[in-house]
Amino acid sequence: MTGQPLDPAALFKQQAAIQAATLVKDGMAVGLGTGSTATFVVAELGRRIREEGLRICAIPTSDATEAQAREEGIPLTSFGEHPDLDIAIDGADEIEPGTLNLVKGRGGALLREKIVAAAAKQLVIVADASKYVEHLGMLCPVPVEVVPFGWESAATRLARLGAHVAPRKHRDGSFYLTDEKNLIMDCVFGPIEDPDTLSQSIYGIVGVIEHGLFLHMATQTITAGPEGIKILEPARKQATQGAL
Ligand SMILES: O=C[C@H](O)[C@H](O)[C@H](O)COP(=O)(O)O
Repeated sequence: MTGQPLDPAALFKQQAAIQAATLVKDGMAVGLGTGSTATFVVAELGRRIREEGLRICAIPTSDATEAQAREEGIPLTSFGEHPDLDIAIDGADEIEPGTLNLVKGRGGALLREKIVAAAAKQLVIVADASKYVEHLGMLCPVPVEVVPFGWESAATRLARLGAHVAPRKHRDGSFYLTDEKNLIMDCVFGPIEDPDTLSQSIYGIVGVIEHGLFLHMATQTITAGPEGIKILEPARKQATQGAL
């Protein structure tokens, strides 16, 4: 990616993304995430393909990422060819450092992202260091993808779980539609003490397709901030790699 100099937050995202891209090796089937941080991963993989001859194939998690991957010359594949992926690299809206549980989906791509994450042997999360939270739900709503039919009923049931629920809309007031043509309910629960129970309760609502709690899925997080790059794994192993 070229052009304007990056602001500090974007620079941290890029640093985390470039670090994560080093995990991608020849012959891998790679899940490509969505969002401003994942964009840097896609750009770096494109660069490695062009400049280093890296040979990979990839499945993107959104129409936007697919368009970028095509521009970068990243060969795309399908779950028919690759039901299992070697690695997926994606961003996150919140990261709980002790568990690597996540909130994702601020960009609306949570359904495809979770399908790709579930198919991947490794799920590597890239972010700037501002995404750490003590408890999920502290910074962001939990997005819940619901089918359009009867969405008001699903929204009422989400509210009964304790959330303030707002259907996601565009500035002009029209409903935001996901790539799968569903609606998003942004659910503010406040700090979530027991995400596993909440996850099951949300799945129990008819009409819900998926939610943005990504629990026990990340195998590694790579974040960058003023103190350098930090790599966390679920077993609380951690390493700090020099100052930036
Ligand atoms: O639907 C969007 C995704 O879950 C993104 O990966 C997430 O919102 C993080 O995006 P960003 O890297 O732009 O903060």
